[in-house]
Amino acid sequence: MLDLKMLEVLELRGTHHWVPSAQRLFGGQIIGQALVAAAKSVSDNLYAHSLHCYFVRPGDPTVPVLYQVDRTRDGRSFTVRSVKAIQHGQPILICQASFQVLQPSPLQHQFPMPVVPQPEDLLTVEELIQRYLSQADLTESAKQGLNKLLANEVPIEMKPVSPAHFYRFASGEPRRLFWARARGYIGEGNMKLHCCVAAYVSDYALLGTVLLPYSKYKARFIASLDHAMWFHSTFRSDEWMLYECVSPWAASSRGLVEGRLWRRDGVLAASCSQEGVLRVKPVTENSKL
Ligand SMILES: CC(C)(COP(=O)(O)OP(=O)(O)OC[C@H]1O[C@@H](n2cnc3c(N)ncnc32)[C@H](O)[C@@H]1OP(=O)(O)O)[C@@H](O)C(=O)NCCC(=O)NCCSC(=O)CCCC(=O)O
Repeated sequence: MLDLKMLEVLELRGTHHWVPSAQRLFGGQIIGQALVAAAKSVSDNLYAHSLHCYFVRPGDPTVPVLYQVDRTRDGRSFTVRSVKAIQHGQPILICQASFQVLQPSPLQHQFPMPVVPQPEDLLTVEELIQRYLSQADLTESAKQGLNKLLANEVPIEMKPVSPAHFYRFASGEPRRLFWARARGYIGEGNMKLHCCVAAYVSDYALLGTVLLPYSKYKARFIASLDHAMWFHSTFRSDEWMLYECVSPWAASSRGLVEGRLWRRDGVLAASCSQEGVLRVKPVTENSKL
């Protein structure tokens, strides 16, 4: 999914594998591929430490995306790349990514990881949906919604910490916790690839956190406007990581979300922030799916 075809040294092409039901490209795919394009233009001793992106147009799933990389600066410690993701001759995403050589320091701190059940003690999204589907009192539209979710072959495996909250069965605080990992085996590989996969994963289920206090409303239009991410530590994106998503603010048809990806040994691996546009309508049926 993140394997881009190199057309020129600074021009790469990405294709799509999983497309959300909204029929616009998944933001995480575009960010992940933009980071791959940037990373291919820096030397192996440099590690991605941050990226800042704006989603300026919806991605069209019927054509590939062209990534154009600009070598903004090659410094002694830090190297910056600007990437434009282009479709139909126009940018759909603009992204700056910064890389650093390893520079250890005695300044080291982080928040503690939230205390939650281990992934082995929780059910996957697919197992949960199967369980809900076996309930006798399910409405036809709820069944359809669940089957649609089941058919949604997202390349991320997830285990929600509080499933009822995750699926918005009732209003709750705008905070979501779930274990996530890329499907399949990636291996030790290089850290650049794990950062690109984490960038992909980080956009999934993040913006929906804004909706958690509002079970009486459902999304009519939801799209991420920007996404920033910081990589703090080495990690394996194909091993379980705890994703903590919190929304500190929403108003003016926009919502802000902050995400933290924790290694299961408690090390903070990455943080991200995203603002999105959310236009809602009241839920009219019994089903909230
Ligand atoms: C953000 C926008 C839409 C902004 O463009 P814009 O021309 O300013 O668009 P817009 O005016 O906001 O229209 C969008 C839509 O909102 C409607 N609208 C606009 N104003 C109102 C209103 N007052 N009341 C009710 N509806 C309103 C418009 O009619 C548009 O609806 P439509 O698309 O026509 O059905 C654009 O820049 C864009 O599409 N950027 C790309 C965003 C993107 O694709 N992000 C990545 C994918 S989203 C993602 O990956 C997160 C997943 C979320 C999740 O499911 O968890």
